Amino acid sequence: MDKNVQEERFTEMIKFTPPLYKQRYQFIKDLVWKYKPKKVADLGCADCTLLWMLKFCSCIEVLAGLDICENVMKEKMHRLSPLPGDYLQPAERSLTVTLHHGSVAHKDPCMLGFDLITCIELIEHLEEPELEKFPEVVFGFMAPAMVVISTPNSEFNPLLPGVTPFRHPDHKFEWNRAEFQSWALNIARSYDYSVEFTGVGPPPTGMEEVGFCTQIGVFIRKYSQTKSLFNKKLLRYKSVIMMGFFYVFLYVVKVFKAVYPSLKDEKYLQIAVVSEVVFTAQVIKRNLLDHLHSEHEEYSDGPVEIKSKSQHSENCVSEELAVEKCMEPSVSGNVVYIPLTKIFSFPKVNQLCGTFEKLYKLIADKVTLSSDGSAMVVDIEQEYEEEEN
Ligand SMILES: C[S@@+](CC[C@H](N)C(=O)[O-])C[C@H]1O[C@@H](n2cnc3c(N)ncnc32)[C@H](O)[C@@H]1O
Ligand SMILES: [Mg+2]
Repeated sequence: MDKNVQEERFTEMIKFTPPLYKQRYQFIKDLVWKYKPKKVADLGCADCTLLWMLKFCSCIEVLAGLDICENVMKEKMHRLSPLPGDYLQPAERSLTVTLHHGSVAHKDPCMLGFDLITCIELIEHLEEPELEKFPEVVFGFMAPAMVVISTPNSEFNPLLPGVTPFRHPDHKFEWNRAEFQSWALNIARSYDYSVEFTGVGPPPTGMEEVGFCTQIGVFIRKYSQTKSLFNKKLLRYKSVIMMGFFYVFLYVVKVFKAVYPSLKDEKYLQIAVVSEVVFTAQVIKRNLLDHLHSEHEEYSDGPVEIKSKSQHSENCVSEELAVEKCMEPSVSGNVVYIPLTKIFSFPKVNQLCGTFEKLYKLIADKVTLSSDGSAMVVDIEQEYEEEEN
């Protein structure tokens, strides 16, 4: 039975709103909003619900999940793939999501370099030898800036009907607050972390002495992990692998990887910029033609014939691409010249490209430019065809 469903049944009498598992996930989301970690790993990620919630946190660029049970991870992992909307409007940030099949009892380089590691309702499922290795793997080897561990608080159990002896048949133990805190403080001391205790699922009024239903330890690394320390660790590990201990690789296997489209990727940035530039050029052209039409109607009754007031003169074109160039669009024959400086002055284009040089680089091969490259050339004909239809 789904562990969260079973827990909901136990806690029916107490009635947590929102349900306890959602409160645990919300706790993590709140921490993420507060500390803005870029790289987050969830150990014992099960059906990836927490990872799925975290992918919407815009500060996160790397998300990873690890679980000993491959099937439970694969059940709903498709939720972690990009959606069509992600391609239509790529996000500013980059995001890579990976899932790994393996145990928290084994060190693997894929788990290095994280800012936050979450272990939600995991430790009580570990066999004794795994629990013994857990601190060295998570705090010694992975050594993220922050670790969050949640586990049932056994002092709350008398308030839950049908808990015999544990809340779930797969639990190897359930600790009271003193037991959890002494285990956690010991780890914090050994690996140079600080730890604070809190929880979710408050006790009912009058029963406050039992504490939260789920107890939580939030560990913060006291020392700063320099790049060189990180590289040293990675190098040491790689050399172990190269020495022929290939079994290391067998412990953790990547089962899923999704790379989200992002404006940080030149390919997606170019698509976004070209589309914004073409749109902007159409707006500028439309405004110019409307203006010329209205001027013409004001001063003449004759047939409509567009004549540029400010013909695209050679004065507007200098040898180099300079921002000071003529900013006004002009008509010449059947085309409109729209200075790139004008296009660049539009906030959305400006924000996407950052610099004028970048704008030029991204659109040069994708749109028609004047011979000196200072203006975009847009057909008028097309405009009339559109009007006639
Ligand atoms: C109670 S579930 C918690 C799932 C999820 N963290 C949540 O809060 O909804 C515990 C998960 O830990 C996984 N697990 C148990 N032993 C593990 C180990 N040694 N390494 C990694 N995951 C393990 C189980 O497969 C299971 O998916
Ligand atoms: Mg559990």
